[in-house]
Amino acid sequence: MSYPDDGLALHTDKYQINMAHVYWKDNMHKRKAVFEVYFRKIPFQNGYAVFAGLERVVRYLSDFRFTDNDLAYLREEGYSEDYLAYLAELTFTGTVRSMKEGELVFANEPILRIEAPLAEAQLIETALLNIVNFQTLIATKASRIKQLIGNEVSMEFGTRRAQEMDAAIWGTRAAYLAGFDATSNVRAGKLFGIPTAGTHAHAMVQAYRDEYTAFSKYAETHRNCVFLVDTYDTLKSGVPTAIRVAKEFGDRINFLGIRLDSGDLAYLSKEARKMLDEAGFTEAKIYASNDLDELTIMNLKAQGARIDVWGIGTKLITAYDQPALGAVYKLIAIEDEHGQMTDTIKISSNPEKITTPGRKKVFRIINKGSGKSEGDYIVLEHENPAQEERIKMFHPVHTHIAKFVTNFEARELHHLIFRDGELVYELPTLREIREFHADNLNVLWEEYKRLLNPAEYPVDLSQACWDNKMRLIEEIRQKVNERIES
Ligand SMILES: Nc1ncnc2c1ncn2[C@@H]1O[C@H](COP(=O)(O)OP(=O)(O)OP(=O)(O)O)[C@@H](O)[C@H]1O
Ligand SMILES: O=P(O)(O)OC[C@H]1O[C@H](OP(=O)(O)OP(=O)(O)O)[C@H](O)[C@@H]1O
Ligand SMILES: O=C(O)c1cccnc1
Repeated sequence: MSYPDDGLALHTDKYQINMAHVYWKDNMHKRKAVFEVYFRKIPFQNGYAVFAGLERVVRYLSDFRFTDNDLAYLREEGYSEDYLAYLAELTFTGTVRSMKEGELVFANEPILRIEAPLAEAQLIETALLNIVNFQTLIATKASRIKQLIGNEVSMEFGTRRAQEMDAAIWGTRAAYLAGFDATSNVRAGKLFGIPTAGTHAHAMVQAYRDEYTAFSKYAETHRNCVFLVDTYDTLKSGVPTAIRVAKEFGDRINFLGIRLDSGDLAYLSKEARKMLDEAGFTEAKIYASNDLDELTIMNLKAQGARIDVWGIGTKLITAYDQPALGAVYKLIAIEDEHGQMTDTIKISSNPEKITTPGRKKVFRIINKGSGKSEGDYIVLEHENPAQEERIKMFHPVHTHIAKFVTNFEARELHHLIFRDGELVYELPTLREIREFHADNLNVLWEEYKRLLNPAEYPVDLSQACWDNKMRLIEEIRQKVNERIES
């Protein structure tokens, strides 16, 4: 590599740098632009998604600048000296509102809102989406799996199969904030304070050639012991040997249990449970791993598997059944040549892809009687449903589906993160985020949390927001028609 990788500003698509170049040349670059991040479909056919990524977004925006090496590289790519001189001075000077990490988020609602000089807002799009798309995807997958696991222990084991190192690290953080209990990744433990845990691999048994020696040597070195019992024959050799070593070492070790990693995990766990209980190790836990995901876990539970600790790797960290979340970054308002903000819209032949113009806020409407959410309510910036007695919530496509809500608490989901480039938000600890996520799940009715065919959670527009959208669609239609006629 000819240039050191000493900054993240170039972690963007080339077209962003080219568009910023156009804006700068045309003296448009400082016009205030408002972009929103949202996705159109909840992943895994889940009933909700879990927002993650804000901490890294904050770090990225705080450090945003083009290094000398970045500029030297861009010079080599043919960008002009005067444009490079402009880029050299750039830092992020915008205002950001965002949901908190761990927040439950639904399709088509703004997760983050960026108001910044047009060129800056454009340059940061790619990195923001890269961060939010991946971390939100993994947090959602983890929360979904955790719904099934309940109070049993879940461990994130995916590093070896993750899409490279960054994904392993930020993915395990996402899994932890969404309810996982521990990770096998030691660096994630150091960086984020996630509890680390682990057993041992088949290699250790193979290295000593027999299970008895391997387990004994492990027990001589480590007080906390979980023995992997499936290297040769789980029930004939692995489990009896684990019991023998546990008995021999007695109080000198803390025999936590055994791990199953192949074969019929339902049958083997039931048999192993009997053997451990008969030997007096009723407190010993049965760990299981091997390509687990929510489907296999649900099946294993239905078969009465006696598994206490679930080790989940590949299918979680790679979001195996849906490897991408389609969050987008859309321009919703821009300053015109007279300094006035004008709402913008993108019209598509696919109605779901028509953007909702204008600066918006999102409220969770919580019924004070039940403590449960009635849905989310998207309003224009100037509106405040918290001051209203009664609101009308209607489906944004099938508008006849409507309800009036009274006796509610309107909880605003956006928080101010940066004001004019200054970080004004105190990042919560990871544990606080995890608790916040668990509390959020409590306000959701069970119908939205079930794994299979969850009910569709209402995400509605206020009347003013809806009217504004319709007005803009009409305006654009008229303009297009006038152009066709002329
Ligand atoms: N009782 C069960 N019901 C449903 N799925 C199970 C059950 N037991 C295991 N599985 C899952 O079936 C898949 C394949 O298991 P299998 O027994 O083929 O392991 P394996 O891949 O042969 O083991 P190895 O790791 O030695 O290759 C895994 O995803 C595992 O989690
Ligand atoms: O199955 P996962 O959900 O990804 O969980 C992590 C897997 O990693 C280890 O396997 P290893 O890399 O040794 O491969 P193998 O057990 O499949 O042979 C471990 O024994 C688990 O099976
Ligand atoms: O500690 C374990 O058992 C472990 C860690 C990573 C992957 N598979 C298993």
